[in-house]
Amino acid sequence: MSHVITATGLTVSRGPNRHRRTIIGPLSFTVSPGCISGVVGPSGAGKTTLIRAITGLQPHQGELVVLGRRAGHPANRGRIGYDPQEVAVHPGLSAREHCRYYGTLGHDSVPSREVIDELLEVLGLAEVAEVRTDGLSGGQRKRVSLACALISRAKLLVIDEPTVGLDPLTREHLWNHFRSLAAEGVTFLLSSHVLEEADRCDRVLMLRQGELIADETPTELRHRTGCPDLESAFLKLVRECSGSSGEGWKR
Ligand SMILES: Nc1ncnc2c1ncn2[C@@H]1O[C@H](COP(=O)(O)OP(=O)(O)OP(=O)(O)O)[C@@H](O)[C@H]1O
Repeated sequence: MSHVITATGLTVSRGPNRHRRTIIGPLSFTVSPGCISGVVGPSGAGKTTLIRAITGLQPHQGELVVLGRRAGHPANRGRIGYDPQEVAVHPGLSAREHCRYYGTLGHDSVPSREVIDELLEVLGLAEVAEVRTDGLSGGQRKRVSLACALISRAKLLVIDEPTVGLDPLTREHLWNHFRSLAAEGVTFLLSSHVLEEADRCDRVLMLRQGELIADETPTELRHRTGCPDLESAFLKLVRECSGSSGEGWKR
């Protein structure tokens, strides 16, 4: 089966003309259907820039093909579910109303009550399903934002920092949900600076200062670096690449 994402010489430059600088790239990689890929790296490495390019929100140079079309193609709009780092919810709507709205975009039918209930349960939002989001906590609002992407029935889900602020039980439920969607062929691209999270992914794309310094499974990465866990593996790679202390990695 063809790749869901193919990047060839992908580069993003930002800033006003005189101060324009390369933020990421050139990057070349592919993502297969049903794969859960983790984009990891220190703060400022370019994770958000990369996933915004894939969703079509970030202009780029080089080739970037997503779901068979160039990134940003209008036909991809209903085919990518995106949950940005910033919480994106409507203050006057409840979690259930968000699910009904976002679950219907690009489709002929509203998701069934059972499907919405199951997702709200997974996200620990069942008790507050009918409460307007302006009456929810910050963490609850972030989960409503995540629900909007997960209910979309999109072929590709791009999620920036999916489990920030989640308690361990909700995180476990969420990962089980990711796994069952992936088994149905949904492809995930998750950005994270939490390395335990990366260890759950099928594959890790590690960025440092806009460059890809690892593109392999967590097991391969541990094996290649000879490190027992991903945190020490990543720190070792960062040090090797920069000859520095690896500072800048945030947890
Ligand atoms: N609008 C902008 N103009 C110029 N440079 C920018 C702009 N937005 C971000 N950058 C720079 O691009 C680089 C990558 O930023 P990005 O947000 O992609 O990193 P990140 O890995 O997602 O970081 P974090 O983990 O802190 O969210 C940073 O050096 C940042 O300063």
